[in-house]
Amino acid sequence: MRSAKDFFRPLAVGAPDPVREIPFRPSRMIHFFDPGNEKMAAKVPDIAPRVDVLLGNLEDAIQADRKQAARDGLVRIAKATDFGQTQLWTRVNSLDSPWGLDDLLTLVTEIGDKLDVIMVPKVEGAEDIHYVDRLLAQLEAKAGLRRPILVHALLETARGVANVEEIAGASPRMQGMSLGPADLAASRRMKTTRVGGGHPGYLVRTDPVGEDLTTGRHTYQQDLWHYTVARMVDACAAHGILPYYGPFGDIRDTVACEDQFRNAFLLGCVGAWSLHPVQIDIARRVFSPAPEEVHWARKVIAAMGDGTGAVMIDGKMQDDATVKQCRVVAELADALAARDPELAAAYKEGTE
Ligand SMILES: CC(C)(COP(=O)(O)OP(=O)(O)OC[C@H]1O[C@@H](n2cnc3c(N)ncnc32)[C@H](O)[C@@H]1OP(=O)(O)O)[C@@H](O)C(=O)NCCC(=O)NCCSC(=O)C[C@H](O)C(=O)O
Ligand SMILES: [Mg+2]
Repeated sequence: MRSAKDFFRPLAVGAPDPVREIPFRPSRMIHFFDPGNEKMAAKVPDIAPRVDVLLGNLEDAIQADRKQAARDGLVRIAKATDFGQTQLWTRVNSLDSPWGLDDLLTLVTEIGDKLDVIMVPKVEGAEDIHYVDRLLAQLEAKAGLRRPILVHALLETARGVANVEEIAGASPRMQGMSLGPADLAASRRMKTTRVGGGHPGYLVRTDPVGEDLTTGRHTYQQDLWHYTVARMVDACAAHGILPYYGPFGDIRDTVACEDQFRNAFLLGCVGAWSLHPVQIDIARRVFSPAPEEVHWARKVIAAMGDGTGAVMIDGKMQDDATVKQCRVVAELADALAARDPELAAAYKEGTE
């Protein structure tokens, strides 16, 4: 473990200084695409302005014999595209794979100036982040980069969950974390066969009435991911980095996707992945606070003055703790309004 004094020193001569605070940039949807797939690549100019983050995926979902094409495609697309305010991320292959090292070597030296964040899959502990941290510093120095590339860890192994706090604080590069429910389910030997979402068998049942165990008993499906998302959110908040729900694999089921995303939003996540264009607007809707909530938050903030004491608004008690929650909503709304003119108008309405 580096000493606190060394934590913000560059890890290679000539590498840029690490950031001291992770900048909050809207990242409601991290849109995955396969850069080696010509049809998807052709959609990049249309999709880029509609998403907060565009992610060129090189890992799972890319066939082994298409890895090189995906990597080359990402280099080509990044060089040819002006992404405007949209962030460009990539998910590299895992550190134990035959491709992970070449992904990092190629991408940082070829398009490091365009890459905001590198997502590292299957992170098991701080040692994985330390490895990437040093390597990135060396490559940034070699490429003459002026700002550090940030790192996003995928929480998708049982050991990764056990070490989630140390991963979150492993490097000043740590930008955030996403839940990878499919790999995590396999790693935990869960008996599901899905990518995120619930399961009809994971439920609680109301008590029996009298001796009859079979009739009149309601069941309620439970959230398989609540525990992990909550742990991840706490670890991220404690270390000043951003938590995200990951993928929802049932593309057709836009309703359950929205529910899963909303649970994550309410628990503290700032975004989720979109795997298909149909999920982009779901994430935008869910991870942008509703205008009524923003108006309410501003009303509470205004009524609370210096933020201390207690007041009643519409029959509800407000105090120091509610005003802090309201500031979270209002600050998120301000950040999103700066990026999204439609939201800016919706958040303004009713306040004049
Ligand atoms: C899931 C898909 C394979 C579905 O693709 P397809 O069958 O082509 O769907 P459609 O026919 O409905 O597509 C309509 C058109 O839209 C284009 N398309 C589809 N997806 C995308 C996209 N993500 N970005 C841009 N464009 C897209 C299609 O090409 C069609 O175009 P056209 O024919 O010209 O009209 C596909 O959506 C897909 O591959 N999505 C990404 C999957 C992915 O990245 N998976 C990995 C992330 S999840 C994961 O890794 C698990 C995680 O790590 C964990 O452990 O939990
Ligand atoms: Mg995975």
